[in-house]
Amino acid sequence: MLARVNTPEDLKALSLAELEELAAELREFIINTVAHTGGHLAPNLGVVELTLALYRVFDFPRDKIIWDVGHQCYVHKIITGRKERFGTLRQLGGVSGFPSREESPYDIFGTGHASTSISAALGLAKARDLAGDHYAVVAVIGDGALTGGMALEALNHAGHLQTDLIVVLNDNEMSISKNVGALANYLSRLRSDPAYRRLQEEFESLTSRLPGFGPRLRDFLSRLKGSVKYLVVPGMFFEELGFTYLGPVDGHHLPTLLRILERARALKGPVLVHVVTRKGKGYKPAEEDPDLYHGVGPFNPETGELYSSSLPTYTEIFGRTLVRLAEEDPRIVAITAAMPSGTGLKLFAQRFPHRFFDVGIAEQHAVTFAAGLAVGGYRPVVAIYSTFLQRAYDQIIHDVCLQRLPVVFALDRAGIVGEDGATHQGLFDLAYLRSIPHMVVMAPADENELQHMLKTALTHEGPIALRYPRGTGLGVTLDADPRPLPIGQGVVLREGRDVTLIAIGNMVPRALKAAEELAAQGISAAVINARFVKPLDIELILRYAKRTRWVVTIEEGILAGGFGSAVAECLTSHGLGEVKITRLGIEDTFVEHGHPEELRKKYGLDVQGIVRAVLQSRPLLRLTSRKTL
Ligand SMILES: Cc1ncc(C[n+]2csc(CCOP(=O)(O)OP(=O)(O)O)c2C)c(N)n1
Ligand SMILES: CC(=O)[C@@H](O)[C@H](O)COP(=O)(O)O
Ligand SMILES: [Mg+2]
Repeated sequence: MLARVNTPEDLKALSLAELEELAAELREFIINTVAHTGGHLAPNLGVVELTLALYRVFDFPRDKIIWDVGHQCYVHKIITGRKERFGTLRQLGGVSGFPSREESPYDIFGTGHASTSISAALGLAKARDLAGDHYAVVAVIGDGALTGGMALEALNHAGHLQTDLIVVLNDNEMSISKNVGALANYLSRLRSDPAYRRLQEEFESLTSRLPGFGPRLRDFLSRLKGSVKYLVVPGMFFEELGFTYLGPVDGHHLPTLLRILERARALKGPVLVHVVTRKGKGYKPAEEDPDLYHGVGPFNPETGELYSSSLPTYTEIFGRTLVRLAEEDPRIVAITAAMPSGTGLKLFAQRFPHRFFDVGIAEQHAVTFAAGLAVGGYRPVVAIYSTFLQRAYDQIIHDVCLQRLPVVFALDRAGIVGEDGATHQGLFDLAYLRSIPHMVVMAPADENELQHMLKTALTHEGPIALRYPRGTGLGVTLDADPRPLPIGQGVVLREGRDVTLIAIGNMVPRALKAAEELAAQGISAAVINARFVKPLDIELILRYAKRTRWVVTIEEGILAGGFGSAVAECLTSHGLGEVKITRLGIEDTFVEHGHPEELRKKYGLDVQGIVRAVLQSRPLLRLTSRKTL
């Protein structure tokens, strides 16, 4: 069946039985592809029928669909002309794992960060109204993404505007881990409260026995104010916000889905369709452990066995060290915004359930919540991916740094993260954090330094951030005890006469290797592990700048305002503006998806790239003098 489907038009010609057959084939296709490429397996398996039903009822791309987070858009991509290229998913130059406007007119709005879909859909709906046009706008949002502040702000505004908008709530009781919060509890009651379900079923059955009149009665009652409505209308929360609530319905039963979506399409004003799905549907390992199979690397499709490295990840070292330090200090508390597994806090949650907080996909709240905990005498550690902390910029400035509160920011997935692509690269943190007064910013060169930096952070009386990369460390030996490092001090790893390579974080080992290769080419390079982006080790930098008269800074981050900029500022403000500086990092661009090492190569941040850049930027005078020597 899949062979017959290349565009949404092909789908419209299929019978219900054929659609069901197609759903099964799509699952197999996705499992086999993701087993090679890695990707978001469980979320996509959960929305196969929902996507087919949406495409059957609506006329995309004339109608518009926005996928929240966008990690569940694989079926959407496969049936909108990207089936043949789907094997390149998440690879450099291949199909993106998220909706992308550059890729297809069906991807009307790019996503990757959660909870944006309703705002964007509402904007689009309003643009339609202003232009006097008449297409449908649909936002598909998960129960996890619904915990994000933006989603709630948008519901509030949509209820006020009362324009035609369809929000499909894909409720699978899961964020990446189990979904949390009062709203999740409310959805759970809607789904499963037997008394409530019975009442709803009786009401549905009663009204459906009134031919022609039933649907009208249902709609009439749903518009009633007051207590009668509370008795018969489900989803009061959404109704009170100004939405017509439809559901909950089984998101794997195509006839029901088609019926409810047709009904939603016919209604005026904002409509919320509550669809209940199972994450990982149709693939046993993913159904049994949707958290593990939310996003995976390559795996064996027969068994579900994930191929993983034997080296511990930075995340694991962070998680283990935090537990260890928290054993000694009862003031330490940990906060995640819906990512206990990804940030390595699962261990902490098991060991200290009362000192652990999963706040939902609510990074802004997480930061200000941490500020409150700090004021109350605790030592909060907010563990958030670099890219997602961008959300909480004002909270970092206004609630934490301005008040000089001792909040520790553990920024995982800093630098190039790889296959998730532009929305997820952690390339801005050094630039956005270092400009904030009172903030200390550091990055470990390896996993051993990570444990010392965490200890440093928890000993510091003020805001402090450590950023570390995705994936495994170098496999270095860990010191027995984490110890505080002197704040603002770098370390010299190698002496040299011609040039000083000043590297930060995961670029340090690469700088060392580059120095070895440069030595073979007759260039004597000193190497400094800066450790701190803020405060900089000014004395050390000036000493080496005066000595070699040429410094090369190396960072896995955006150049504008980043670590190299900090060093350049340092040189000019200390009268060394004439010292040559070469800054290596990411130029003014968004880095696409691909394997991290391929991307490093492309952007000149692998060892060869560093060597090349040093050779190319070698000062002319030096070149001449070497030649004459
Ligand atoms: C701002 C932000 N924070 C965190 C994430 C990481 N993240 C991606 S998907 C996800 C869970 C989404 O749950 P839900 O919306 O219910 O979708 P499901 O995976 O269950 O289909 C999280 C936390 C993100 N993408 N954006
Ligand atoms: C969609 C999303 O934002 C997350 O699922 C993210 O892809 C997780 O990334 P990691 O695999 O690095 O935990
Ligand atoms: Mg969910």
